[in-house]
Amino acid sequence: MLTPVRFFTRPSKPPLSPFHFSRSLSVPYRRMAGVPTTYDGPVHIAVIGGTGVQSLPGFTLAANLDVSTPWGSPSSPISILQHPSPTTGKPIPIAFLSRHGVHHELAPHEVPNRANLAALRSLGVRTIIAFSAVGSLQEEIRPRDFVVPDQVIDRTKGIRPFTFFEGGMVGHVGFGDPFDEGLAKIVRKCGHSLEGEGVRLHDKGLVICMEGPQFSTRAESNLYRSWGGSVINMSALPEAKLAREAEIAYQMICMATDYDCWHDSEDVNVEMVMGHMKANAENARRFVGAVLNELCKEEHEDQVLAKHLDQMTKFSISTHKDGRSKEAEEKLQWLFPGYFD
Ligand SMILES: CSC[C@H]1O[C@H](OP(=O)(O)O)[C@H](O)[C@@H]1O
Ligand SMILES: Nc1ncnc2[nH]cnc12
Repeated sequence: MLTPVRFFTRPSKPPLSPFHFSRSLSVPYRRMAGVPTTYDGPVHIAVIGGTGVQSLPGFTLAANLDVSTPWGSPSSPISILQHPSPTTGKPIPIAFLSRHGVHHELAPHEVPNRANLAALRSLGVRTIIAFSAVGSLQEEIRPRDFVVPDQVIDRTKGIRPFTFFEGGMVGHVGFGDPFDEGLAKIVRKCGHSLEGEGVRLHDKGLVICMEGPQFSTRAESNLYRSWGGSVINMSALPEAKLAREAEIAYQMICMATDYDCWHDSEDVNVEMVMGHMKANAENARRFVGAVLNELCKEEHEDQVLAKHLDQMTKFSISTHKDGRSKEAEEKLQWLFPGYFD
């Protein structure tokens, strides 16, 4: 078991130095009457909501946390939701984070991915299910279909902070399989159990992660098709890379909302994306409910705790003790308490 995380109230003044952080802060970010702003962790499972998924309705809200990290504040307060275990009935805490902010105010290149991943890990999270609205690059992936991708091609432009390892601490983690295969198996099984009730699921897929915020040109869209791309979004990276560095098992669930601009049908636009997301919200909610039900089972405890990734990052560091920057080490100590003692 992981050590429970304790939360403290944010000091009345902001910290003086950028390295003056308390491990976890929870404060009245947006006070909601009666909703606690602290939670005695740990929380092992998180859901990241993307476009059109700014909250997860139908769950009991246990707390709304404002977590501060060495990489800044996350996209949104982190909601702790209670999910009743289907076997014991005991409530299991789930962390929910809205990638683009509570009102979708953050563009893909503005999402504070490092703060998001660091904040979730500081709560004890070792498993993330991330939602994404995607364009389809293949005829057979129709709008409103779900895809559980297994590969990604990075078409971001290097303008997003993409690693926890910099400034005097070099680390190289493996990323051959960018998503977590163990988690993917569970997600696929749950998706298939809903098929026939309006859900169509594609078991594998290559996500092209582009920079945006503008959509692709037709030439680019056709190029990605020629590479074998299944779907396209602007959010898979660096989210998945940072999750791997943070030793968190990460799987994205994509929902197709359009045929980008390569198809005979109308070119993608925001109204189209939002329309499909809204129309299929109930299926997305049922899908996540089924995945959470499954993850809460005792048989998946090691998977949920990402035991297979435990300590991996510790051994990915190539910088000798004598050559490490104090500041960089301090930040990483926050993320991985005890790793560098
Ligand atoms: C509003 S369309 C483009 C937008 O939709 C996707 O968001 P997310 O992955 O967070 O669901 C895509 O990645 C873009 O950010
Ligand atoms: N066509 C598209 N391109 C990039 N991101 C998207 N998200 C939804 N549709 C998209």
